[in-house]
Amino acid sequence: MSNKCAVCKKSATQTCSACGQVFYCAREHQKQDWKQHKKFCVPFKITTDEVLGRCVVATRNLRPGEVIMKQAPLILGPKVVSAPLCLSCHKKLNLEEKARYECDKCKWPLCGQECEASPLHQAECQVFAQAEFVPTVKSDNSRQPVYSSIAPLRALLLKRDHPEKFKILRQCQSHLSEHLATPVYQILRNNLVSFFIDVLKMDTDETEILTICSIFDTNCFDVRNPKGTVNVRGLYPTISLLSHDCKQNTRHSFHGDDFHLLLTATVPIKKGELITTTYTQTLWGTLTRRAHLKMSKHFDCTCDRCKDPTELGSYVGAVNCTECGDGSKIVSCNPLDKAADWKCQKCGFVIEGKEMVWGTDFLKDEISKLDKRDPKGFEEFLVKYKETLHQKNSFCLQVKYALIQMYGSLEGYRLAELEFSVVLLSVVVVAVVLVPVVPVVPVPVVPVLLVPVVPVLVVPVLPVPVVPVLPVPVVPVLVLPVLPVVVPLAPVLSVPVMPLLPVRVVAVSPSTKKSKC
Ligand SMILES: C[S@@+](CC[C@H](N)C(=O)[O-])C[C@H]1O[C@@H](n2cnc3c(N)ncnc32)[C@H](O)[C@@H]1O
Repeated sequence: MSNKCAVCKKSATQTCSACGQVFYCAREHQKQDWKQHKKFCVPFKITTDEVLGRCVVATRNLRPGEVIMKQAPLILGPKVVSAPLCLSCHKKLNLEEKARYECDKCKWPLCGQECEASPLHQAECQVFAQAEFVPTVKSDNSRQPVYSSIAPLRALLLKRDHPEKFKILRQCQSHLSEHLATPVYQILRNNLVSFFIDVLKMDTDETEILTICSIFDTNCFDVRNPKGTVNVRGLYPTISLLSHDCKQNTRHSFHGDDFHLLLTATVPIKKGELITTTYTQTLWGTLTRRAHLKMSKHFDCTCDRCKDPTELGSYVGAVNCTECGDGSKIVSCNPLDKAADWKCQKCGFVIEGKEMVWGTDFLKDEISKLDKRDPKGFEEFLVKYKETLHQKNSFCLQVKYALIQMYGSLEGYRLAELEFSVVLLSVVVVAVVLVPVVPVVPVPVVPVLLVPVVPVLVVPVLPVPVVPVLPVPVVPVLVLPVLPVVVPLAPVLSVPVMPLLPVRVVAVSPSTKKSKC
């Protein structure tokens, strides 16, 4: 940063208030420079950190709710395995219900003629057509590996048609060596490499193809639309440089037909502070989050939340001590070591680390096996574990989110179908108990939201919501029960709708050892 006026180069003390990066000696010179400067005027800068690699830092104080950046994807495309989708608009195709429309030239299923004619589809259509490759897309709407070639093909077409954009993609971190050690990459190596070189006759090689796949896996965002009709991945060059924090200070959302991403501050971010996102699920406990980050992004998270046995007072990963039986919590003695013992904060009752890991896997498995079309199993889970899993425990939260999605929308559980007494009894608030240790996001408070749901859903707020904003099917406001705190609607709705898929949890296996940590 220079302290010379950007226009006359004389000594300057005033800075551009929007980015804090450029100096001016007087307002006149700032005005004069604006046309040029506005192209680069952003409230952040990219820097490099020994541990994080490239990362993004605020260049001035940012207010909660302030849009930090807006960016269109460099590449958008299907996930490695994907349910049938239109290669042009990316909307899901229901091949079971609607007659299949295929592109006349490349034979990939699309929405219809309009999508077939869209410029987005032309380049890859030509490659497939020239190679006379006919895709086999099953009509059963299952997730299929046939889509795994599309996103890497788009990257290779970028190399051919927009080399400057491809250069940006190649600068992204890949973690290729770690990925190559996984079985998935052996499958990709066996299938994609010969497909691109021998079938599609692309000008590329094995390392380039696998590096591209690896860059996608390390940097892509899960891109969804609020209606739930799009579920793809996107590489956003600058936004992909955000580092991870389990108590991130931003949220993001996707907009428009081009799925541009809006990054918004959720808490005050001071000049010089890292701007962060989360690569995992905020409502998972530390054991699950750290394992997920290690497996998918190849680093050991050491953020403030991960280091704190109470997870900043939220106790999301903690379990009740059944020895004391009065709601005291068992927390990890060293959350950065999954082998470390867990200990009751009151009576010292200890559970070995390996048992907590086992318990976590057990509960994850139990939840993953529940029938997502029937709330009963989920309700029974809450009853079954009510002694061990406290209200704010990650697994309870996941199960309650699942129930929120079912009540009011499933056949037999629509609001009108529930008995009035049941509705009254189960009407509950999706509440956010603002955990005192974390700063509170002053989100505009919308009337408290009531949902016909199970017992109170108490969501500990680590001030930010996460990833894709999915619509929580919620019933309009009914009543306003007295709760400890206000419910900021926005964060609640943007909490990941715990997909009932990868959700697994902590179990508690009875170990009766008492010892010191
Ligand atoms: C999406 S990239 C972020 C940009 C990347 N740092 C770069 O230089 O291109 C994700 C990678 O950044 C690194 N990273 C991000 N957040 C981190 C954190 N909190 N601790 C350690 N490494 C982190 C990890 O290597 C991770 O796989």
